[in-house]
Amino acid sequence: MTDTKLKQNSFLHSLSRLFPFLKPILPRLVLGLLSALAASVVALLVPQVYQVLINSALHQGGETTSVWIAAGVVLVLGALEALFVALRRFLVIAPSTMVEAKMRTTFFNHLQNLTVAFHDRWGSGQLLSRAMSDLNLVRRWMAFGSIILVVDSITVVLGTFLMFTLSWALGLVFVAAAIPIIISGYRFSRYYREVSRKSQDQAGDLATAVEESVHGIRVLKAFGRSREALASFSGQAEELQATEISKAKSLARFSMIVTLLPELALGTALTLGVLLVSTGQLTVGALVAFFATAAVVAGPVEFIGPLVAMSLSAKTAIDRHFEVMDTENTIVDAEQPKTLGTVRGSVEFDGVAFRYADSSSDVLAGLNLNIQAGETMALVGVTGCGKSTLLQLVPRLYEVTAGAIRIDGTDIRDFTLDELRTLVSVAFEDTILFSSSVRDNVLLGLDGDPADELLHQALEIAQAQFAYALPDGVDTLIGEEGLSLSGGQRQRIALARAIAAKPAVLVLDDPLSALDVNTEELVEARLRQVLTETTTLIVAHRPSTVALADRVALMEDGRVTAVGTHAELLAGNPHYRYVLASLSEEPKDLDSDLEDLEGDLEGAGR
Ligand SMILES: Nc1ncnc2c1ncn2[C@@H]1O[C@H](COP(=O)(O)OP(=O)(O)OP(=O)(O)O)[C@@H](O)[C@H]1O
Repeated sequence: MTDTKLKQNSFLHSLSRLFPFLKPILPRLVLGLLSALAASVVALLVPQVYQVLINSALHQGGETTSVWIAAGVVLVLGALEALFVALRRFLVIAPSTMVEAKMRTTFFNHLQNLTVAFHDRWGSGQLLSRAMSDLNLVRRWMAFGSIILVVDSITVVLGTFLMFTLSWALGLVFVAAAIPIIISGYRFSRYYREVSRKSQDQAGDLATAVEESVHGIRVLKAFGRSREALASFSGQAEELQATEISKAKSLARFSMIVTLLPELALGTALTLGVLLVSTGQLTVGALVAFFATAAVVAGPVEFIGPLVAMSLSAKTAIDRHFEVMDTENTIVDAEQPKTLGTVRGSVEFDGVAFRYADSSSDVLAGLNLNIQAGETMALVGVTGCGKSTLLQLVPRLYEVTAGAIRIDGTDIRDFTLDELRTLVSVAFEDTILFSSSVRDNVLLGLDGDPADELLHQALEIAQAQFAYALPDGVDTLIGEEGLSLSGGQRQRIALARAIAAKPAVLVLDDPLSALDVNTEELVEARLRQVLTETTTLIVAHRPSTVALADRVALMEDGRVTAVGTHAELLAGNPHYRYVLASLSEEPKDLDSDLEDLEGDLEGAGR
């Protein structure tokens, strides 16, 4: 994501994107701006007092009372300036934090809605840096940078005007100095916005690297690869450092110009001013007022570099934020959604094809499969044939690229996503637990009495009663910031989560792979009772999981090539025998297996 050749929007265009968020706080922002402006005008008034004071009192026989009056006025103006600055802060700080929070929540919500395909493409650090540091930057710019930039610009224009009214000749000296400042300011802003984009993207990549290495700390340690990880991280960190240095250098160059040229202008104006006073073309009071005004203007001019830099970084942050916000969610609710009256739970895959966005070939093509309501179908196939991909299409985590999936005859795209995801529940191969309690991990936010009952039932079916023995029982924090659980314990919590949702269709991706044989048997026994009411599609990597199923679907190269009972496939399908042999934990004698099965069936009179 460090592509700095991304389309650059104009500053105003980027700013206009903030408008919907700013609208509610606009009155306070405008008042804040007016307060800042008032503080600045007050500061500019002080030199005018000097002029009156010097011209009326600072000469032989001048009035002493006017000195007291002037001192009093300067004091009042100083107090007023401080008051306006405090008022500006009071008016803008709280509302800008509100905007930041609102933008962050909207961003999070949008991330939740975006497709899994989007999350496959984006590094977590890029999203993290957008949600945290970019929005922080936007807030600081809103509350401070934008207001001071406007006020400083007005102060410079107003101050220059006042300097002209005091002496147009001296004023011209400063205008001459402004021309090279404007030219180098233009060059600076062009360069800086490129480099600030680069640095913010690199910071995002670095955050991804930190996130990945923390996530994979066990692997790095176990393989003794911490040094290599550090070397790779240092490389990325150095790249960011180099970008930051070039940012700082360009700002330093521009700041030097905006500091040096006004100083040169000041020196020239001083010489010229003294000359004008000596020839009687300028009063001493006007000369002092001119320089006092120039001193007031010099502050904002010198501050223009950092302010422009801050504004450009904020612009980049806004652009980065809206790159994500503008990404459309392609998996959405049907315009006229359908609902099922009575849910039975049959599932039909009809000519289903699927291709990942960055892939050049289909993972699934022309896949047909019918699962009857209440049936348990195991999905078996060699690794990489598309089993997990197929499962993810059912709750529409990815969208079929051709064909259709139907539940009770209704295309899953015709349901609202909420309804579909109530009908279908999933347990993935990679168990994801949230940094939350066991209860929250299983119920995912569901609350109340029936929820408690559901929790206990689900934990019992998934043989996850170990949760009650945890330090705080089912309220023990687990996941990233909580207690570490074993792989098998994590899997059982994830299985309990899928069961607690009480779905019509249960989609399980090898949910028992980390369990020992005894626990697996117990879970299977309970699952077999529960699954009679639920349609289940279960990826089986172990023959013992196949045993759970009523029928088995054999997948080859992205399609289902055979469907039947375990015995039928074992008897008639060489590829099934091959796959099953490769799934076995130990070398298996499939022929004797088959004989046993046939014996069982005959014994059962079938
Ligand atoms: N997010 C993704 N983006 C691009 N390609 C992917 C993605 N996920 C999986 N694939 C590819 O799709 C193919 C099928 O993968 P899938 O995980 O569905 O296979 P599988 O049958 O479940 O394998 P396994 O039994 O090893 O879990 C593989 O070639 C894989 O590389």
